[in-house]
Amino acid sequence: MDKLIITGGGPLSGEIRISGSKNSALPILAAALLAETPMQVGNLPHLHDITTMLALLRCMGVGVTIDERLCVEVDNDSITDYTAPYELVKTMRASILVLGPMLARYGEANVSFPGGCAIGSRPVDIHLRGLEAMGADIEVDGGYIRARSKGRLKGTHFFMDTVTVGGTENLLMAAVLAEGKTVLENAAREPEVVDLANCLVAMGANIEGIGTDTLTIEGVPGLTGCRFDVMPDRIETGTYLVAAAASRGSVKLKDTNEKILESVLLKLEEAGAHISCGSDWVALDMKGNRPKAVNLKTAPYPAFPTDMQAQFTAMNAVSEGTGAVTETIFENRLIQIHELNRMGASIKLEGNTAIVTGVEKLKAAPVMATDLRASASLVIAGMVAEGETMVDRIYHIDRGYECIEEKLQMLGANIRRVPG
Ligand SMILES: CC(=O)N[C@H]1[C@@H](OP(=O)(O)OP(=O)(O)OC[C@H]2O[C@@H](n3ccc(=O)[nH]c3=O)[C@H](O)[C@@H]2O)O[C@H](CO)[C@@H](O)[C@@H]1O
Ligand SMILES: C=C(OP(=O)(O)O)C(=O)O
Repeated sequence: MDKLIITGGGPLSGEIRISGSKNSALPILAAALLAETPMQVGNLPHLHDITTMLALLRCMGVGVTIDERLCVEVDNDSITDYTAPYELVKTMRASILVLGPMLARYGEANVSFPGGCAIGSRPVDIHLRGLEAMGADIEVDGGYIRARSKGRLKGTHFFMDTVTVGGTENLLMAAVLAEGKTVLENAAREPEVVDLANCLVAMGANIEGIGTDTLTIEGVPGLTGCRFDVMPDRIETGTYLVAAAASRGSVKLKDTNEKILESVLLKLEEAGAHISCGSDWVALDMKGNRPKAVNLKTAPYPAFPTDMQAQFTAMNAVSEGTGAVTETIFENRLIQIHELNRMGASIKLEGNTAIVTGVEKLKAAPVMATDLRASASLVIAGMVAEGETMVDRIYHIDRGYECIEEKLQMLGANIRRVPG
């Protein structure tokens, strides 16, 4: 298993490019299953999760061609199998996103039940209830969700009792081909849901209320492929900004957009960062100062994203003062604090809140990555710790950060990958 070796050092500084969004690319690749003609998806990040989604499409018989600029052409003319097998789904929960499109287009889908993972139980009950409300027959058999529809799905009025990103995406992709009108209430408003909706509209879908919590979809009989470039990765952007803040540095991130990061930028300003932005860049400068610890609480967009919580916890660990970090989305997503404490952090857990009292310096230690964003927090901690930190099980980080060690090296970090 590969490991990252990080020697803590000075402030990060320099310029890097932000990649396309993982969490936007995954549903958009699934949406390609809805198109009657080939679809081209551009600005894809080079990540394990994208490779997994392409492998999933291929294993169903979908034609996938990748050009040298990582634009993928998806042609589902030759689809032979409506099954998303356990071997692929177990490595990436977002595989569940093929359920809605397959059922809507082909009237049949067999998707392995994704199950729980390190950050929580992550049920898919809302996805399934929404599809049932559209007339699908669903049974769980042998660990698989087996969904069938006689003819087209039917439009419905469906209230999601929890705000769910994946649930909204799955039901939206099913509704665009359903017969009649679907109203999805209490829908997720995350920028990645908006990106998917805009892509579906470009394919010929009829969706109103994009970016609000009520999506109204008038189903159409067919969709065509189009060329669509996925949005920049707001979590990758936020992660590098937090890494720079924790290290008292100054960075400029290109090919990204501050408009999708409002709650994160506000917290960074509260921590003492100077933020400046242009049409396609965001910069942060700590002017050499130590960050101040911030309080935060995760919640659905536009509030503070759960996917940025672990990185801020690492920053608070070396900040001035005490910050309370409350996780409200996933029940086990403060898992990284035990590893941070092994590096000399002072973090106490009170229910779903981590009380983080900043220390002047962390101390290097061998640590274990447990999930994607927890891994990012350990890398940030390693960069501001005294000595050499080894982060093990970094396959988690390769799910979501393109060329992380190269990008951090460009910002002056002392980080290298050792194959294991
Ligand atoms: C690939 C992708 O885009 N992943 C993101 C997506 O995950 P994902 O789409 O899996 O997360 P959800 O928004 O669905 O989960 C939000 C909450 O709803 C609950 N829930 C969800 C579905 C359901 O049927 N029943 C139910 O109870 C979950 O357990 C969780 O407590 O949104 C999360 C919340 O912003 C992010 O952390 C993930 O990075
Ligand atoms: C939790 C995440 O991803 P996934 O939903 O794919 O596990 C994430 O991107 O932080």
